[in-house]
Amino acid sequence: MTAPAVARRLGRLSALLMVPRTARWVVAGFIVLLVLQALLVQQGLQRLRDIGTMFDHVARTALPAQQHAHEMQRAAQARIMLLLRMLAQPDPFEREADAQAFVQEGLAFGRARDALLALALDDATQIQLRHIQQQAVALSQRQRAMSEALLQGRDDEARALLEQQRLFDVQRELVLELQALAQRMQQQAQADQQRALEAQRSAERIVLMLGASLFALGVAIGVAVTRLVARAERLLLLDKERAEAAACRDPLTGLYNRRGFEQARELLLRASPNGTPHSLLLIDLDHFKPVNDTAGHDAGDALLRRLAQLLRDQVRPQDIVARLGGDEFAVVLVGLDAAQATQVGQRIRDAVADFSFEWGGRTFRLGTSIGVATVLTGAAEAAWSHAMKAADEACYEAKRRGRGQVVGAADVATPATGVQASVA
Ligand SMILES: Nc1nc2c(ncn2[C@@H]2O[C@H](COP(=O)(O)OP(=O)(O)OP(=O)(O)O)[C@@H](O)[C@H]2O)c(=O)[nH]1
Repeated sequence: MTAPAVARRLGRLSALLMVPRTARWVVAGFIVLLVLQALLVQQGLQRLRDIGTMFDHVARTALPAQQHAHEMQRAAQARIMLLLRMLAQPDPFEREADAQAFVQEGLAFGRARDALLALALDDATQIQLRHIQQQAVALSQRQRAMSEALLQGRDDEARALLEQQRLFDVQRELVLELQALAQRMQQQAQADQQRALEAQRSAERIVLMLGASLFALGVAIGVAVTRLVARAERLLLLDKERAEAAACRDPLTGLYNRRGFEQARELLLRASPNGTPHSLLLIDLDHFKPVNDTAGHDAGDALLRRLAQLLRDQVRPQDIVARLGGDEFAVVLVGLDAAQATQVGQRIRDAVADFSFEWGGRTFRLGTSIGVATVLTGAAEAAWSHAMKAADEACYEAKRRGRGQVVGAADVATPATGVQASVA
């Protein structure tokens, strides 16, 4: 399967697994990384093999060919020198020794030639070598005749052979040709070496480039993954915070619900210095039900929203306002004692009484019954639930007294420890 086909399949797989788009890019990046790595290994191995072959050729063919050509040249020169020496010295023993050396050099020439022929040479070299071989055979026959004459003391005949057969000229031509061969072999060896070195440099460049690309891609993928994870974490955190915030809010009015109210007042009590008074107002609407019954539930909802806003407007930003359920609200007046809280309660009651709600061409007016209790921070935890209970009972008492009242906990029962009474 080709690399793009693999990428397509993985892309489809990640889509099936609901992997986000960025993650799909990361997966694709990893695939490219793997493909590049495979390419790097394949290219590296291929280049190494090529370089090995080239150096092998230099070692097995080019350099030995050069050596053999030199050896042939040397042996050919040595043979003519030996003949000249034989001619120059009359001592038969010395001549005998030189004759033997002459034969040995002939053998050395033949060995070097055979070794050269055994190598894998190109066509031009083989043609050149064959030509040299023909020249060498012709020359060798004449040289052997001259050597025979000298060994038998027929020096004049030997001299005549030397001159008539142009042994020196033929010899020079052969040596020149052998020099050309040796030079050619040397150039080939150098060219082969050069090619091998260039291949090595090119392999280094490719490996470096691919390595750098791999590194850059790896870094890019690393950064993408890190960002992806960080983003996912941020979103999760945000979701969690939103869910927690939503769990603490009343969806209709946006005020705290009972849970949010409990959390907020807990925080408040923990943050306040001991002995600070905080007051609780429990507010229940009077005659809310008829709004629902006559104008409908939507009207009731709208009215609850408007009254929630009215409550917020009546208190300070630091005060805690909540809808505990139905038409029941609670307010914690931060730092206010019972007397001050009672005043705020009365202000709220009056504001609600003054408020008129228009719906479907009809006007509604409502009242409120409010119970007040006060808690001192540092009191036992149970003091808070006592205060809640006391405010609830006070609110009930307000209803009982005919509604539209603000009633303090002291008017209802003896307050528990830490709960201060308030007077309406
Ligand atoms: N529109 C609307 N009505 C609600 C919601 N929650 C509760 N209610 C209604 O609020 C009314 C509360 O009942 P009550 O407190 O007995 O009604 P009330 O007329 O105020 O009675 P009193 O408090 O005795 O004056 C009920 O009719 C509930 O159906 C709400 O979210 N939306």
